[in-house]
Amino acid sequence: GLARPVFCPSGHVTANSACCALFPMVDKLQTDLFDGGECGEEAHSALRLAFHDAIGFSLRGGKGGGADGSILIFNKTELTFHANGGIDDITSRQFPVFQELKLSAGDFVHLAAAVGTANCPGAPRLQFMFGRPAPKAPAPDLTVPEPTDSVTSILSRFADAGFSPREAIALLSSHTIAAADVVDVTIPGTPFDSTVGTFDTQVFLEVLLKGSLFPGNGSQPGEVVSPLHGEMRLQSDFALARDPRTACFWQAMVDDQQRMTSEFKAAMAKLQVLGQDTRKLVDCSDVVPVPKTFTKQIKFPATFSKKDLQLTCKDLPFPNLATVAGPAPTIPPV
Ligand code: HEM
Ligand SMILES: [Ca+2]
Repeated sequence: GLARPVFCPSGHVTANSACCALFPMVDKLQTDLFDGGECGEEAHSALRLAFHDAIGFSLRGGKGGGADGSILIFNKTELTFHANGGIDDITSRQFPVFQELKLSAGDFVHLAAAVGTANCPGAPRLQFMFGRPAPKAPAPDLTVPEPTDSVTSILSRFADAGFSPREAIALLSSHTIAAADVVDVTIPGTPFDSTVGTFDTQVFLEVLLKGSLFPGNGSQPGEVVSPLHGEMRLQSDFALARDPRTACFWQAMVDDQQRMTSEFKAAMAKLQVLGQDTRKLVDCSDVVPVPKTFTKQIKFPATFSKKDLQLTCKDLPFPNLATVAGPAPTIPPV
């Protein structure tokens, strides 16, 4: 039958008494890792870390244990992989907090990602499954897609881990709260959209704009021209937004916060238990803070409009969006 709610000593309510221990840990993550609950660099990086950890997995086996925290425990190995450039910042920030909490590495990495993401207004409240065993071994190299990879290679890597092209685009909603430190090392903290602190659909719009400039030291591997000063555009995002296999999934997100958050939530729920026996995990999603909602209508950045779009999806009309007033913005680093 239906489980009755459990009242924890901390005063919180949850569906399962095993989850009670997590509420104080969530508080500790917020204080010690996320500057008291911010959607800042640590929150963004915690989400990226969860991806790089979990995608070390193949349906056919032999590519790592998936969402097991191996990236934290076997960081000496996994951080040498090219695709994990810049990840050392967040693993060294997380490690001391991890050592204080009595959680497995996998539970730690994936709880931190859920809590960090919840700090971003507009984000869905991600699922959290509790009880991952300790990781057994590092993931091998070449499981994490790179911005220099072709669409074919990216989609086949996602398919190998169990994700459809539509789910791959849903996961890329994460780039709405993302910035690059190492794509161009002369401009660390360069955001992928103009609202890096908000889990909105802005990134899906801005990646469809015609690019014209490099924000830093010219062209870097994996980087293509961006529409805005101070904004970074990945070659992979550019290509996925225009490729016939994914362009309509990409465009459908532009003006649909509800679609983006529900598809992202579903794909993340899959990602965060890759390689795990879910029958042995307890659903502790009710320890994840409830994110602030985002209800504003997104807009073209100032000076941009429909005429600046590069659209390849023939099946969908493009929504009518207003343009922010004023001169073209320069996006500040985070
Ligand atoms: C085609 C697949 C993907 C590619 C090629 C890719 C590539 C990148 C690159 C190059 C960066 C910047 C790293 C740096 O210079 O510091 C980045 C940042 C980021 N990525 Fe991805 N990514 C992909 C998919 C994902 C997915 C599926 C997620 C999460 C579910 C994710 C979450 C993030 C986040 C949150 C950041 C920002 C980290 C921060 O601001 O500290 N990415 N990604
Ligand atoms: Ca955003």
